[in-house]
Amino acid sequence: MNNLFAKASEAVPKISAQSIRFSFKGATGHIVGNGVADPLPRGRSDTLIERIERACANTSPDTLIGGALPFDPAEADCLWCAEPARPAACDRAEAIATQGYSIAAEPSAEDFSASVAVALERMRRDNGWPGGLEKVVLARSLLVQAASEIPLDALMARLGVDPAVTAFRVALPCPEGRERVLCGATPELLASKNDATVISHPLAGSARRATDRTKDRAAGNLLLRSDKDRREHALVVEAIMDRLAPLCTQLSAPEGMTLSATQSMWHLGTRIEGKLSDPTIPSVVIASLLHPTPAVCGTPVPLAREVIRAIEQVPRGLYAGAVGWSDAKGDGAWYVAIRCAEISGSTARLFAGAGIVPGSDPRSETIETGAKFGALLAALGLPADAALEGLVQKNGET
Ligand SMILES: C=C(O[C@@H]1C=C(C(=O)O)C=C[C@H]1O)C(=O)O
Repeated sequence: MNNLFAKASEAVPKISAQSIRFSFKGATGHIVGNGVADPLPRGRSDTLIERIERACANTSPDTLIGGALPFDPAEADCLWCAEPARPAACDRAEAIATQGYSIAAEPSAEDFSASVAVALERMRRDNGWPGGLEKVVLARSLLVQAASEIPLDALMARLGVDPAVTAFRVALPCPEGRERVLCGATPELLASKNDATVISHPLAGSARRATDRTKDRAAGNLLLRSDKDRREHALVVEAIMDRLAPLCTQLSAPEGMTLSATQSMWHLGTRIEGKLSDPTIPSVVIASLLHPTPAVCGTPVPLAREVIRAIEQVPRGLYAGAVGWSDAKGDGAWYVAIRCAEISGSTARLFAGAGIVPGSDPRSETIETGAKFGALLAALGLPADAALEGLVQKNGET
């Protein structure tokens, strides 16, 4: 992946923050797309190839396509044609002053727990029926109101401190003239493409990390042995293998799942690698064919999407969609849009979800989502455990 990022950021001009259309900073490099143009005409995933071809017809060979695909492929995406730019040197993860903020849980932790119970009951009724609900990923949201404008450069720098994540920001259309971005720190690679090589690294199955080293290791080991989490994970790997197989001449995944860690969460992960039969297929198209995986939606996907629509109160929009970039050869990287927030001025809407399968416990899933907010809350300068209040003791014990 290193050469991918090097290719796209060679000898390019420096830019001002205002013109950043997208930025992705992770262990393998930093890609920035700069532009003043409008987004690609917005549309559903079934018009993606046509819109990209039309937009790229008169652009330079350096042009990047980048941005965000929504959770629901029937909704409009937000993609930009942009010129690659050298990242600004100012990358200090300086403190964010957050006095006088408010955080509203939408829904409340209790209501989220209750909706997990509803999903479990639905799975119990479906049990054994072909096509019945096997897994659904339910999300909750926090509405943060800060006292002053949220500084995006500082937030990006703070999110990027964790080497296990890709910090990202994507500019969103702002009809009322107010800057709007999707900003986060995703640990999950949906699909990268470099020539004929395609890689996906799904994560599913999670545990909150502990500050005490022994307890932390124990939490990781427990996750690795958890039957419920292994089932939750296997459904995701199976779906990605099924969707990549028709595109590939070779495709492989290791037998067992491995433990991945961000600074706040343990996850089960599997690295899938394949050789594409058509190496010209753009990475954004591969991403849209894989999305949504059961890591953010469920199994079977159409039924899980219906259940999500019926249960969740706050529309996901771009959360749990995909974010990334693609160059003129179609090479690029797309990530699952999680651990993120939609930010405008002094307001941020954060989202976090958890996979529910038979055997899930509503309270544990609520704690899991609470812990998943931690990285973004801390980067905003807020208490990382703000969404765990009343669910865990002050010392972090459940
Ligand atoms: C849905 C989210 O995360 C996804 C769900 C996971 C799980 O259920 O264990 C783990 C990683 C992600 O694929 C999220 O962070 O909001």
